[in-house]
Amino acid sequence: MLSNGFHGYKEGYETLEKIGVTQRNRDFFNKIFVPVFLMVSTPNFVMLLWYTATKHKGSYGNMVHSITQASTLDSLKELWGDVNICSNFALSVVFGYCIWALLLMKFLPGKQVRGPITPKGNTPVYKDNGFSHYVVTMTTLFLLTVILKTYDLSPSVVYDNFGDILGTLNVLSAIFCIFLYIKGLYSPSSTDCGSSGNIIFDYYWGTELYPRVLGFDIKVFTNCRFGMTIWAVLVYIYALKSYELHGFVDSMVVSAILQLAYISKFFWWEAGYLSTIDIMVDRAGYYICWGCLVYVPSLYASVSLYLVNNPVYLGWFWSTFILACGLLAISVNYFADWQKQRVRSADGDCLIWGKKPNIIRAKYMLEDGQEKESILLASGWWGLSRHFHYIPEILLALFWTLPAGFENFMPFSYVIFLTILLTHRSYRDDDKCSLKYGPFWTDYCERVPHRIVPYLF
Ligand SMILES: NC(=O)C1=CN([C@@H]2O[C@H](COP(=O)(O)OP(=O)(O)OC[C@H]3O[C@@H](n4cnc5c(N)ncnc54)[C@H](OP(=O)(O)O)[C@@H]3O)[C@@H](O)[C@H]2O)C=CC1
Ligand SMILES: CC(C)CCC[C@@H](C)[C@H]1CC[C@H]2C3=CC=C4C[C@@H](O)CC[C@]4(C)[C@H]3CC[C@]12C
Repeated sequence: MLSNGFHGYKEGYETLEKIGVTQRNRDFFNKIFVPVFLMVSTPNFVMLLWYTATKHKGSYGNMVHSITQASTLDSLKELWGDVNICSNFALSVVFGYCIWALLLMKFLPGKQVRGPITPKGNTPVYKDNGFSHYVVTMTTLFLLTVILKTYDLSPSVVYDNFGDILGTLNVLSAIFCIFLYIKGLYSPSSTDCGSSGNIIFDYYWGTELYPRVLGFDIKVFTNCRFGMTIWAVLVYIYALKSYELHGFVDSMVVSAILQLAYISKFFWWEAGYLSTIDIMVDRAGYYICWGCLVYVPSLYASVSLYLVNNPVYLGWFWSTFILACGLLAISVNYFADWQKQRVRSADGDCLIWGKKPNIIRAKYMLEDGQEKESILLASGWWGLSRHFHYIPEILLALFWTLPAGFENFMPFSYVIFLTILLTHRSYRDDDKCSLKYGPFWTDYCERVPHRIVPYLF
């Protein structure tokens, strides 16, 4: 039919051909080039971060100078060669923590929460015990520090062996993603699964939306109970190491307080996280699972890692000022997430910033044709721009980075990554919502025309 329509018109035929070529190029770029690039670069990048912070005092310049003296192979050897992958200590730490987190996940009480309905019409159910998991873990870590001290030992041994632990995590997580890939193809936990027909993309993106193993939800484990908790544990351990090396260093304390406050807020709101694109859209593959198992512990905690060998003294004024700005940013981010949840749980019958909310009752359809309705909030923080909450998220990351000062670029790696990630995410989320809500999303975009920065972008 198409070719009939276009055969007589050379121009039209060429256009179709061009569209086909463009599509193939785009598919190659998105489904092969980007995944391969990320899967080759990110494991090396996390090792480089650790190597730069611990062996080159956090200077990318020194690190680059050192590794460019040798051939690429020798540089890779220098990067990976010093670490003892799967050492007994690293294996005990990694598996020991996994067993701990799984036991807490199973036995800590929590009420059942229902996740958002999936495109295939499934409604995953979770146990909401993330906050208690976090409190129990951090309290136990603190008690362990006190007990170990009586034997002249310290949890900061994790910092001393972090190269081995990171190398081990890198390898084990990549193997775990192979397991997830195969499981999704041959033994999926729900109908939200399938293959794209491209093995590279399937490994990178995943083959299942909500995999469960022995009753454990994999994404809740990797994203929340592993990635986010290990981030907090590392911030604590790096602060402890800094204290052992230099005594009280205010920049380390300010940065650690802000990161721990943010992570505590995350666990307080964990049930809300289950309605974000990480859980609703992203499958359990390299991107999310390897990302949360390796990338988060490495990059997200990197400011504290940097500060261990680069103590900065801020003084009371800057410490208080940065702390206050950071806490304000956390509150704005939290209340933006809260407003969205509140208006939905109250079915629009609530006050937002003291007024009746401006809402859109948006209809959408599941894959089986069932019609559903949801609420889009167009006032409060969600009336300023469509992703206003990303601004305090980025500012907060900047506030916990500023204590590291401007001597080196390395501590700014996370905030730069986050700005790119969130800008890209705002496009992904708009595409997802536009596809889901069609004209209702267009209506929202007309009411709230700016994507992230009001009046600018
Ligand atoms: N540090 C980090 O690496 C990152 C942190 N974050 C943080 O995580 C939190 C969650 O962010 P994110 O995952 O991006 O998700 P959002 O909180 O932006 O949620 C996106 C979803 O919310 C719904 N939604 C969108 N607009 C509206 C609206 N106006 N009213 C009601 N519902 C709406 C849509 O889902 P539906 O289908 O339900 O309508 C949309 O897919 C934020 O605090 C963010 O800052 C996010 C990414 C990375
Ligand atoms: C190529 C990959 C290595 C990139 C991996 C990226 C992922 C690790 C991150 C992508 C989205 C991130 C997150 C989203 C939302 C979150 C809620 C927030 O309150 C806390 C952080 C986080 C869980 C965050 C964690 C890392 C990502 C999953």
